[in-house]
Amino acid sequence: MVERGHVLVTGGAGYIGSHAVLALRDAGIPAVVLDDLSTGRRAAVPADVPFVEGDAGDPALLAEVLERHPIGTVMHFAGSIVVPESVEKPLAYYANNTLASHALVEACLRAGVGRFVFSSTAAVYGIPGTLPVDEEAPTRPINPYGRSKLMTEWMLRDAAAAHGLKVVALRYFNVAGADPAGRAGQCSRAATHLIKVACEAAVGRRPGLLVFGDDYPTRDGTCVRDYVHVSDLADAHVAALRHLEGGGEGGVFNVGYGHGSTVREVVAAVERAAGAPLSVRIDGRRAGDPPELVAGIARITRTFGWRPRFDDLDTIVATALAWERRLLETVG
Ligand SMILES: NC(=O)c1ccc[n+]([C@@H]2O[C@H](COP(=O)([O-])OP(=O)(O)OC[C@H]3O[C@@H](n4cnc5c(N)ncnc54)[C@H](O)[C@@H]3O)[C@@H](O)[C@H]2O)c1
Ligand SMILES: O=c1ccn([C@@H]2O[C@H](COP(=O)(O)OP(=O)(O)O[C@H]3O[C@H](CO)[C@H](O)[C@H](O)[C@H]3O)[C@@H](O)[C@H]2O)c(=O)[nH]1
Repeated sequence: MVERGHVLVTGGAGYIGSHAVLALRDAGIPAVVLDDLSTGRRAAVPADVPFVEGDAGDPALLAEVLERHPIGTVMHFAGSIVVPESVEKPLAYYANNTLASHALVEACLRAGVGRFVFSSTAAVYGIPGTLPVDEEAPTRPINPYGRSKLMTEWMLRDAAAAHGLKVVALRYFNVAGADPAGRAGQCSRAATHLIKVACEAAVGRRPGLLVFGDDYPTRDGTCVRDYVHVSDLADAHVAALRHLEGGGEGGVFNVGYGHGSTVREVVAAVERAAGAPLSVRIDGRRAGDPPELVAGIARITRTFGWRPRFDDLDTIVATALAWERRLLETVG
């Protein structure tokens, strides 16, 4: 029997997927990337990692890839991720996040792929009633993006129960930062994520920054988020893989640090890292923003023994800013 030790990384040319590919590579685990380059970049995938350009929801292509490579695990990052866009084009989000995942799960079952690690999101919780929010909290997503991801979680849970697929769904909180060695980072063209936007402002790529609301019931009036370094998140995927390979049970796991920072604290950290003030304007609240979102992380630390290496806002921001400067030099 062929040893199925390879990992198929869908969306491996994107921001988080490319960091996961590096984490796998650093751990000596062979990976294959499948990405349609809709938002990803070919250059984000190391030259020695096999790359297939195509749709992660294409049954014929999936059958071919799973036949050609001894894949034992799929890490499924491919998807559409912009919340306001999901409100405008819900069907596109259900197609790319839910239907494509259905095709991928079917292909896995057909090919005998035993393990599946899914990129889920804190957006499945909607506006949580208690903080920190743990995995048992009610899931009440408030936008099509969150619902498209939650539907996939449910589909995977049912496939696990019926067909024995071993599934870990990781619910990421606010992902930020870049590979500390400068090998990867976030390249999104029209970025909306706070730390990315603030770093773009710090290098002069945009004139300044809007703060969406300063009248929330938080310590300084701005929203609190649990920012998690992308390399710690990538490590969580390797930890999930090891857990499943070792015969561990699947399930749903939050990935964050268990504490949060306000928008003002993020701005101050970027100003510290840049050594110059940012041009900041207070704007109105952005629709759908929960005042505070902080992960309960007892389950992931206990079950996987996952220990973050970069749990520090200044470190997250410093790596994000270094990447932004690098982008400015190389891409212009
Ligand atoms: N960035 C965040 O803060 C965040 C938070 C929670 C969850 N997530 C989830 O993490 C995953 C990765 O997000 P990201 O921030 O790296 O986004 P990204 O846009 O950088 O990466 C997504 C990648 O998937 C590819 N892709 C999209 N649809 C595809 C398809 N049908 N077939 C093949 N490739 C396809 C894109 O080209 C891109 O390379 C997503 O599933 C997202 O929902 C992200
Ligand atoms: O220019 C900006 C951008 C953001 N913010 C504020 O900064 C905080 C963080 O906003 P992000 O857009 O960076 O992230 P979100 O918390 O909105 O959402 C992200 O994290 C969620 C889970 O926590 C989901 O996973 C979602 O997909 C992902 O985009 C929010 O209070 C937002 O209002 C600003 O003030 N100005």
